[in-house]
Amino acid sequence: MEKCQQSEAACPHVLVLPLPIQGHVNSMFKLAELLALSGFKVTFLNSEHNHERLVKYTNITAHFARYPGFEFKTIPDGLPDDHPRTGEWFLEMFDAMEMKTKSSLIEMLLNISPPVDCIIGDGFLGFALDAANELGIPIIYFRTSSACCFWVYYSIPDMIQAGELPTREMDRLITTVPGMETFLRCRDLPSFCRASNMTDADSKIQLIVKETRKTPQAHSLILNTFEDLDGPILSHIRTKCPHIYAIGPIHAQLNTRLREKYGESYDHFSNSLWELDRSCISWLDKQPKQCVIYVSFGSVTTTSREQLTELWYGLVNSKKRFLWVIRPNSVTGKDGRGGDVPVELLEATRERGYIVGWAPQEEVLNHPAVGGFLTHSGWNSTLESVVAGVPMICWPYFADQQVNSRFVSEAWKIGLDMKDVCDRKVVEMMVNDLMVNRKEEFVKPAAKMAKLANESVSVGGSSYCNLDRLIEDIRLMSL
Ligand SMILES: O=c1ccn([C@@H]2O[C@H](COP(=O)(O)OP(=O)(O)O[C@H]3OC[C@@H](O)[C@H](O)[C@H]3O)[C@@H](O)[C@H]2O)c(=O)[nH]1
Repeated sequence: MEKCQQSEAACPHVLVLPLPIQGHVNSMFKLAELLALSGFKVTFLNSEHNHERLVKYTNITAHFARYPGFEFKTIPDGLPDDHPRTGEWFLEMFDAMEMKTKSSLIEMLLNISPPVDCIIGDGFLGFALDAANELGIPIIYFRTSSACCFWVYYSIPDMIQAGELPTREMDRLITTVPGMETFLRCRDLPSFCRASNMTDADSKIQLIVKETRKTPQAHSLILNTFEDLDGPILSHIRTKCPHIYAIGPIHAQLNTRLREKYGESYDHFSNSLWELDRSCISWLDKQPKQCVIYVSFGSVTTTSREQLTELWYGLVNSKKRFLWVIRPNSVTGKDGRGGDVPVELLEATRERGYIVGWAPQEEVLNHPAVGGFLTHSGWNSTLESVVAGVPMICWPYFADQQVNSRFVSEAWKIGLDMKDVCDRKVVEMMVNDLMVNRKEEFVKPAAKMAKLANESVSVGGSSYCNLDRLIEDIRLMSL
């Protein structure tokens, strides 16, 4: 990666603006560090709420101090400090940010020194595009969730026009999303498209379609994927957004570039908004190879007590070892916890399970003891599992996750889709299918896709070259 040799002042200045939720902040931080590694001056706009947590739970200040010109600034996310920020809260935040954050962003851009040459904005934050256009600053969109879901969101007006929305028969095939006609069913559409949600879905769908259809107005689009995984979908997206940088899997790309710069011994920035519990790594160290199923549903998903109990019985009855992340405040019900857990579950968990509030997930997925991943199919988790070669059982919660889980099982064939089911018998069966009975069926394609993923971010790989192209194009914007 060619480093900016000019004086700091002459190096391009990029402002990075994520939607302030974990899944989006994760990949935005990795991109910001990649730009800093190439000598760019980077200003990272954190929400006040997130910055406070990152300072509390991570080495954010020390880690980014190594990059001259890397600066953090904070903006309000528009929500009251005591807002729970769990479940489908981020839609509320959209409106709040639209109202409150745009003005602070414009003010910041007018007064910042040196001036910003390029903005990298979350593809859901249309107000950043408006601000950039008002000030004549080029803006590149970064959609941090999946390319396949971006294309489904983009096709929603066509589905409505064709009378395919609202959805009724959940297993009917959708015909108006090019490239998915043979396998995308109504139930695989983002949760907002479900008839059961149609009352308040209109506003959600309108908001998502409005933001998505704005994308061609941006200079270009960054996607966290790679050609070997999403080639066909990327070709469809290029018909609407010709300038795409597919630079993913971004966490693996960053590892490559950090290794190039610092050799094997480089430290990671965990960017966790929750306190990490690393004791699960020492527990994994004591487990046999590929014998543990890792269970985690990301930073937004909530489960009811009934669902928690069904999942727990399924895991216990599978007789497999399990490492389970139960995030604080992620269980709905009067006490926010699972209530009284049956003794047999506690005993079995003591015997072959381990539960934490937040885990170093990338490390867990690359641990030799882990042989499977029961996931909510958030895009970062999906890509982390792809790079680690770990087959998945998908239990999507909302947004892009319904689409992602269909691609995992039908397009990439590296896992099972447990969509819309939460039954201990099904959990038990699927865990045993993934870890034993049908293991070979998934391990081989998962290993092959992991190899392709790692090749794409190695020297000469498609994502490696796309990142170099992105960096060169931003440099040209600063001239
Ligand atoms: O214990 C944990 C659990 C999760 N994580 C990390 O948190 C991140 C979670 O991001 P995901 O994208 O998987 O899921 P989230 O639900 O948090 O993200 C959100 O934004 C991205 C979208 O694709 C998701 O659908 C949306 O929900 C991952 O990078 C994962 O490694 C931990 O570090 N520790």
